[in-house]
Amino acid sequence: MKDPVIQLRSLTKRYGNHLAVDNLNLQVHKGEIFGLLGPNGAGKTTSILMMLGLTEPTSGTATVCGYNATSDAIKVKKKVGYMPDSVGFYDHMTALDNLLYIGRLNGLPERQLKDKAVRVLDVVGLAEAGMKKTATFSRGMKQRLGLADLLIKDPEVIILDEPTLGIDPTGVKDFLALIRKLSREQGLTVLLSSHHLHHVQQVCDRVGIFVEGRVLAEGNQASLAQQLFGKNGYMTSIVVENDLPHPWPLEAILKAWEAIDDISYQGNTIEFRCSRNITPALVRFFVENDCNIISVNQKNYELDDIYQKYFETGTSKRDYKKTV
Ligand SMILES: Nc1ncnc2c1ncn2[C@@H]1O[C@H](COP(=O)(O)OP(=O)(O)OP(=O)(O)O)[C@@H](O)[C@H]1O
Repeated sequence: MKDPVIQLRSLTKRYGNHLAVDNLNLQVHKGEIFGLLGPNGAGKTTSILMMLGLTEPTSGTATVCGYNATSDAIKVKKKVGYMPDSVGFYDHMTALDNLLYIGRLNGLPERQLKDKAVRVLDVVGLAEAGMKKTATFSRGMKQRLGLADLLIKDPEVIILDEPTLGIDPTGVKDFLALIRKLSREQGLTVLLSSHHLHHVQQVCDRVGIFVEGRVLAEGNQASLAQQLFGKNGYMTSIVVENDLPHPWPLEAILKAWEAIDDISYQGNTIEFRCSRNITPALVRFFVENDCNIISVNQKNYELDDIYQKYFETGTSKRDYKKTV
């Protein structure tokens, strides 16, 4: 596989006694959309600033497009488009003029500039609004214009800090669809941070769960569930025709199955926590033992469950270490 576009090795940032980013290791490959998902204060912005050479790591390295972000910050800046969590424009100017201004600041040749700006406005869905003053723009439109500011520089990588903050739900959906389209059609590598798991879930190929300066787990949804829920990663719930007696004679047989970690039952419902997906074998067992099944439900852990477990309940990395 080719070298990663973003490579973080033991990246660490300390503010006084506070460890904002703790030994972060991460690779993002060309064309990938990677989401840093974590609550406020997890260290997302600090990590991004280190990738851009805007703050120096205490230790470790961030390499972007083959350049060290600290010692070669200017080269990195040429390759990367960065959108901070709040984007500002000259409100009295039109969207097109704002974009032309950014293009000039970045040294784009004047003769190509106008055509390019018009094209980029079209790409981000602002063709109609190009001649409107940005004072009239919604937050969603401003984010699109922010994206246009990045695209006019033809970046290889775009880094977006909380890009969906404050946008209405339809705006979020459209914005994320645009990111995905850009990534797929232009091979853009995207790193975005968010504390909105639903937003991240919609668009990212891979996600890193970031808590208290550390990535607890990374991967696609299925592999995250496996990493975070470990051996209790699969749950099957079976409802049978008749209530089960207590004790239930078949329980002892099932308990001996090596893939079953836990069995609980009440009334006519039995729940199995398993180390792998054994739903078909369970169904066969019930049929062979003359238990009429009414329904079978296999629960797959989703980012929702992950979020609830690690963010909403305030579980920290220390508790995480105990559970795996
Ligand atoms: N310049 C600074 N000086 C001291 N502490 C800082 C500084 N910048 C960030 N921090 C602290 O480092 C930690 C990580 O902050 P960071 O902004 O990176 O988190 P975040 O995940 O981006 O959260 P948010 O979404 O709230 O910005 C926080 O505890 C924050 O208070």
